[in-house]
Amino acid sequence: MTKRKLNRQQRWRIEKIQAERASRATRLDDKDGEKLAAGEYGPEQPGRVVAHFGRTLDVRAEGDDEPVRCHMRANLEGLVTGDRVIWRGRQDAEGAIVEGVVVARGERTSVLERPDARSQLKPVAANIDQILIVFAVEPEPHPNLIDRYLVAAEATGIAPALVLNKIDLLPEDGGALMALLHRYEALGYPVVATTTERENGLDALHARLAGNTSVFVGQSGVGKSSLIDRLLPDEELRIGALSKDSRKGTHTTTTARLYTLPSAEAAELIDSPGIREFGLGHLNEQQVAEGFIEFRDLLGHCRFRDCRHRQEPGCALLEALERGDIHPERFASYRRILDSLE
Ligand SMILES: Nc1nc2c(ncn2[C@@H]2O[C@H](COP(=O)(O)OP(=O)(O)OP(=O)(O)O)[C@@H](O)[C@H]2O)c(=O)[nH]1
Ligand SMILES: [Zn+2]
Repeated sequence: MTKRKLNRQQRWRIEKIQAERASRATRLDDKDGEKLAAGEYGPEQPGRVVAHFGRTLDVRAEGDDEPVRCHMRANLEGLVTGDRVIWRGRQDAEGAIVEGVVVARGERTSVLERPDARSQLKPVAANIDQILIVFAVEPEPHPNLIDRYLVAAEATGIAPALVLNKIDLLPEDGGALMALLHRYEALGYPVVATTTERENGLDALHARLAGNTSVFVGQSGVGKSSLIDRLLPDEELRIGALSKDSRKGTHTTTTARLYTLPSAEAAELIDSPGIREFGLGHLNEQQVAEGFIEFRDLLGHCRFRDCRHRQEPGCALLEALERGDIHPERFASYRRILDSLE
């Protein structure tokens, strides 16, 4: 008896809370609607999300430096750093844009996802053109680490490129790591060699960043922070990437942020601790195989349709390996990645 009563009370309370929430959301949206109709907001204009904090966003107008704190209309969801949006700014008495409202999201060319606390994939950044996989002379890369990053990058559909950092520590002839870099170049990947220890050590990197929105990923200690420090030398550039209101926020160190580089032409960088740790996630066998670009033309050409490329006769991959068209180390990497999934 008591139990049923409690349940009814609980149910009623939940319904009441939900009704209140819904009405608050529509009220907010109505208020927006009123303001929009009353012309308090300026005209619609394109912009890009440079940081996101739940339903609050920092949006930068095209060609403008100072981002504006915006909220989204209730019908919008899941906007992330890097998203292209349509927004409207509201001016204060002096004519400065003090806040804004995002009214629409543009098409995404790509989206980077990460598992959240409940292992659900959630978008963390959008419209990234390239994933720069950083490795270094020191710490020496684990043999198949680069391949793991490449497979993970390929699965996102975002183009990967390799950055070999700390080349000041290489032997005169470039050594094994330079040879490794050239092997990836021969596969078709863009590669760059860098050092933060020399004056022109980042020239090739600047060229690679130009015209693109990039992210850096890679193992701890390879020099990602050092590279970004050099690319964004001015403290102002980093702080200025947030709106005045957001700078006071508590989530400012964890959210993904979009930076515009001062030196390279139209070069942008999205960075966050979560993105730097970007890993293999949950890929299946198919995705791993497709993550090896030299396998792609061969997949589907094995004698057996369900070939697992282990010791099956007529396996197109094993034959290519035999011919020397697939490098044995890459094939070994492929196997090791598969084993690590199981
Ligand atoms: N010799 C040499 N050392 C470098 C170079 N770039 C970075 N370092 C050093 O490498 C160490 C690690 O650099 P970080 O920039 O902290 O590396 P990270 O990848 O950001 O590491 P996490 O923050 O742990 O992910 C630091 O002591 C840097 O000074 C380089 O080009 N040459
Ligand atoms: Zn096969």
